[in-house]
Amino acid sequence: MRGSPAFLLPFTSVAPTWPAFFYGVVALEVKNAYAQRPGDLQGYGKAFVVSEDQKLDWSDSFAIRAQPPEARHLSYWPTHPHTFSKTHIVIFVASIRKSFEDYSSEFMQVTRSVVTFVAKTLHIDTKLMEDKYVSRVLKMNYYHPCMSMAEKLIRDGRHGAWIPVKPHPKALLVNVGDFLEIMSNGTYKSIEHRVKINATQERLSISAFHIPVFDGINSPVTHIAKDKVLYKTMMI
Ligand SMILES: O=C(O)CCC(=O)C(=O)O
Ligand SMILES: [Fe+2]
Repeated sequence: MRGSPAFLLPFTSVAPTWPAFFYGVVALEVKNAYAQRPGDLQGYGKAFVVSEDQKLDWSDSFAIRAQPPEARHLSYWPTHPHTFSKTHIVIFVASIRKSFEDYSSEFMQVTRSVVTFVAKTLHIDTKLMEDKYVSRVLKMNYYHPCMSMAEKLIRDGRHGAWIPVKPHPKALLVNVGDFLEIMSNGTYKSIEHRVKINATQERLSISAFHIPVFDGINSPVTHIAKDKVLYKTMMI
């Protein structure tokens, strides 16, 4: 999505607080107080670590469930100023929790625009998607520099090759996930993606996952799939 400053505005609320969390200003013991707990993807740490032999993501990450508000686990939300190193407290002029809240609620507007747009292209009632897609996970990623190239890559489904995506300073990148692929009966394809890191500069990114409410059902919307239903109905 390109162009509108309104889409870029939310980033300003987290930009002053989040980079500092990763830059070594915050002591590891403090970050570990927000470490992921078994069975949860929220918190500080690496998700999907199932074996000591697997390759780990290069990034340092921190994830929280931010929407709907009643789904928040505030024990994962860093507080200010108590938990940060006293010598660097000046950096955290804004409360980190507040920055999260502001970012997340402003981002809901962006999400609504995206969902409305997608619903229109599928000729389905916007409500149908709004009601399903109500949960939001925010994930901050910090990639240390490394002797490599900086790029975002997506996999070309037809040829299996990785294609570099040049970031546009006035654009948000929207990746399609599996749930939308199923719901749209394959009209939207879930995109495999990965990131290459920079040789000399760290990379910071914020992913906003817009996901269906848990304990729900996801299935191809009937009128889209009238010729052939390509996906099974699944519980989330
Ligand atoms: O750093 C990026 O641009 C990608 C992040 C991402 O894909 C993720 O957090 O799942
Ligand atoms: Fe991703």
